[in-house]
Amino acid sequence: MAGRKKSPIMPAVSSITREKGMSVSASGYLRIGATDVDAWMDFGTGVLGLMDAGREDAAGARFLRMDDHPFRLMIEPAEADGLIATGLEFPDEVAFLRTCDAVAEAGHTVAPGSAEETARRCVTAFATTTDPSGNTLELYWGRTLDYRPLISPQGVPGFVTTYQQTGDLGFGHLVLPAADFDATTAFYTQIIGMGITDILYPPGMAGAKIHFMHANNPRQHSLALFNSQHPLGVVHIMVEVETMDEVGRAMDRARSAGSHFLATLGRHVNDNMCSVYLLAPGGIAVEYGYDGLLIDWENHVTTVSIEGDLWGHEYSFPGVND
Ligand SMILES: Cc1ccc(O)c(O)c1CC[C@@H]1C(=O)CC[C@]2(C)C(=O)CC[C@@H]12
Ligand SMILES: [Fe+2]
Repeated sequence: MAGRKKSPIMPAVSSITREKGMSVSASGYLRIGATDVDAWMDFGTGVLGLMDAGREDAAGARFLRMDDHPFRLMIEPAEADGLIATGLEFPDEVAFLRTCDAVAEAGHTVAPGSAEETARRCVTAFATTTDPSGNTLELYWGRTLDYRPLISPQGVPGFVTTYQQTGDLGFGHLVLPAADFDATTAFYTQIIGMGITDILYPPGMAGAKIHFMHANNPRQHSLALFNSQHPLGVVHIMVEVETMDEVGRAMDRARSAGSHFLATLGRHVNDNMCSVYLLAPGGIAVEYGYDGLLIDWENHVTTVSIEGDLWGHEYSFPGVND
């Protein structure tokens, strides 16, 4: 690359690109603010079937497990409902430190986490930053795992968070609002080390655009950007189960609990996910899916779609068309 003329479309960020072993491994955890933590926990355990880690910290936060990570969702008491932060996992200390340097070099504030906050997340180190659209990120490495067996209160046999026994696929995926779309895309691709898997122009939504991005794991997308703002700080989050029956059972539990179905059952064109969308207490949309595509990035070619679904996923927004 030395001496090459600066490309007008590639931002000049030198330190890190998608160098192997240096990029983000997965979307590891989410911090969710809740005006009613108990209601969120009831939804998380009773409808989604996640395991209550049985820990409540000094700030009143509760923790939901999906696998051997100490938590995948941290539910914290808050004045307003919405996403507080996304935890992005790095493979090791070198990748973590180099990424922190690159983020700082690009002019973003990087605040190292205190010892207390680090312990709270069960990580070795983390640093907080924001992307160009204002989404809060926590970059971390070195998680302390929880070896107690995962026992879903709803008998969900497991959540899809690993591949080949050991590889981390992260908690699932999330779609972040990105009003400053181009700068935010550059931030994740050039600094954090994600790759664009595919691009969607959703039908019937003039000007709308979504970038689906992958981390260094085979999940089709770990994080996507939607070129719009969102009052909850997140467009939706997704958790994945191992069989279609587990999606069906969650739908039954959602109906019994009176949860709002934001979209009917459907299958996406890009990640092949067969899923339904529910609204959690406080309004965050949760996609509950099965059959997500895993990809070998070696030979991947970015595609562009003007359809989001093979079938289904009929949306009904509460108070709008419902
Ligand atoms: C299109 C698509 C593919 C794979 C996914 O995992 C997935 O969630 C989606 C839908 C993304 C997107 C959304 O999250 C909010 C509402 C959106 C913008 C629509 O109204 C169409 C596409 C939807
Ligand atoms: Fe999704």
